[in-house]
Amino acid sequence: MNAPEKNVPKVAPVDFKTAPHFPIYMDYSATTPIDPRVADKMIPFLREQFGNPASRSHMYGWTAEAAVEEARGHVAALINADPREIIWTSGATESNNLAIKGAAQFYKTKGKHIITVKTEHKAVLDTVRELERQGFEATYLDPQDNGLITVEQLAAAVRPDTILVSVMLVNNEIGVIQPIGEIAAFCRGKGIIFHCDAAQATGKLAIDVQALKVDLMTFTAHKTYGPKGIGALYVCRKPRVRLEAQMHGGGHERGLRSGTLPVHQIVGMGEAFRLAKVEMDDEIARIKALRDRLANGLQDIEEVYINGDMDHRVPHNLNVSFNYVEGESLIMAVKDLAVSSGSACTSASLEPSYVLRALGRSDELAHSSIRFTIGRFTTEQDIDFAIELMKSKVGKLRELSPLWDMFKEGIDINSIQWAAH
Ligand SMILES: Cc1ncc(COP(=O)(O)O)c(C=O)c1O
Ligand code: FES
Repeated sequence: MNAPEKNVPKVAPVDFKTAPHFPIYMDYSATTPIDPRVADKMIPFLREQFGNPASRSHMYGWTAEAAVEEARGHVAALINADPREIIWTSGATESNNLAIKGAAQFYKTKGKHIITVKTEHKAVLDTVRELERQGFEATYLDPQDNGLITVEQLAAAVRPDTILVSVMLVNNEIGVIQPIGEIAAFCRGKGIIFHCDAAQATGKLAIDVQALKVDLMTFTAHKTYGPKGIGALYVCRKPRVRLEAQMHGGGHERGLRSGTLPVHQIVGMGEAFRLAKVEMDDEIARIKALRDRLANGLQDIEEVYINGDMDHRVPHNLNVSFNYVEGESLIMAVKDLAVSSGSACTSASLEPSYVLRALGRSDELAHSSIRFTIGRFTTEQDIDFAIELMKSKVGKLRELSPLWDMFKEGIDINSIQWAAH
C-alpha cells in the first residue's frame, strides 16, 4: 500500500507572470522558475515521444536522437561552439567534476598543480580538495576586495608543473564577472588547461568560447529558465582537450559520460538556451533597470554596503550588507521576500558566507548580507515592495539595537574592549 499522503504539504502552483505572490521570488541565482515555453516543449518527450536516442532501429529512437541533436545545436549556438563540443551532464556540479577531475587525471603525467580561487562555488572547491586528497597540489587565489582576480595574480601563482586553472565566469553570490578572456589567453600561452564554471552566466552576458579561448566550460539549465538536473560541458576540439571519463558504461557522449540521455531535460535545456539567445539583449536592459532601481532605493538606508564590484557584474544581482543589524533577525524580518542570505543560520555550515569573508568583509557584515537576484518574471512592483519592506524592517531592527544607538552617538564600536565570555 502507498504511504498516506496527508503529511505532504500542498504548495499551490505559482503563475509568476500574473499572480501577486508571496513571498516575492528574488532568488533567481539559486534557481529560476522554468519558462512556460520550455515546459511546453518538454511535455511531448515525457509522453508519446519517449524513445531512447541510442535506439538506432526504429522511429522512436530516431525522433529522440533528432531532438537531442537539435538541443545540442541550441546550446552550442548560445556560446559560439561546435555542437560536437557539447557533452550532456546532470548539471553544473557534474560538469565541474568531469572537467576538473577529468583534465587533472588525463594530464597528470605533465604535472600535478592546479590553481583556482577562494570564491569559487563548492562544486569546484570540493572537487579540487578531492584531487588534493589524491595527491595533486592546489593554490587558492585570494580575490581583491571587489571580488575580482587579476591575470598578474594568476601569473604569480603559476608553477612549471601547473596543469589546470579553474576560474568561474560569474560569481553566484555577488555576481561579479571575472576577466576570463585575459585569463584564458594567458593559460593558452602557457599550455595550461583552462576551465571556467559559467553556470551563472548564460543569458546574463554574451559568451563566445572561440573568442575567449577557454578549453572547458560548465553550464546548467536551471539558472536560465530550464529544468533542474541537466547541464553541459563544453570541451574544446581545436586545440583538442582530453579528459578522463568519470562515469563508465555504455560509452554515450563520445565515451565521456555514459548513461541514457534524459531527452525531456535536454529538450528543455535546448529551448531555454535558444530563448536566452533570442531575448538576451532586451532582457538584460530590462533587468538591469530593475536592479538599479533596487540599488538606488536601498541606498536611501544608512550604513548599507554593496558587496562586489558594480561595474563588472551581471545585471540581475545585488548583494548588500546592512550594518548594525543582526543577521538572524534580518532573515526573520524579511520573510515576505524569497532571498538568500550570507548568514550561517540559512545554511548547513556554521560559517557566514565564505565568499564575503574572502572579500575581507567582517563576520558581522557577512552575517547581515542579503543577495537579491531578480529575473525574467520580476516586476517593478516587486522591486518597490522590496525597497519599502527593507527600509521599514531595517529601521525597526535598528531601533532595538544598542550598537546602532552607540554608532549614532558617535562611539567607535571597534575601540570597545568587550568582556570575554
Ligand atoms: C557557480 C555555480 N556552479 C555550480 C553550481 C551547481 O549547479 P547544479 O545545481 O547544476 O549542479 C551552481 C549552482 O548553485 C553555481 O552557482
Ligand atoms: S546570523 Fe544566524 S548565524 Fe549568523
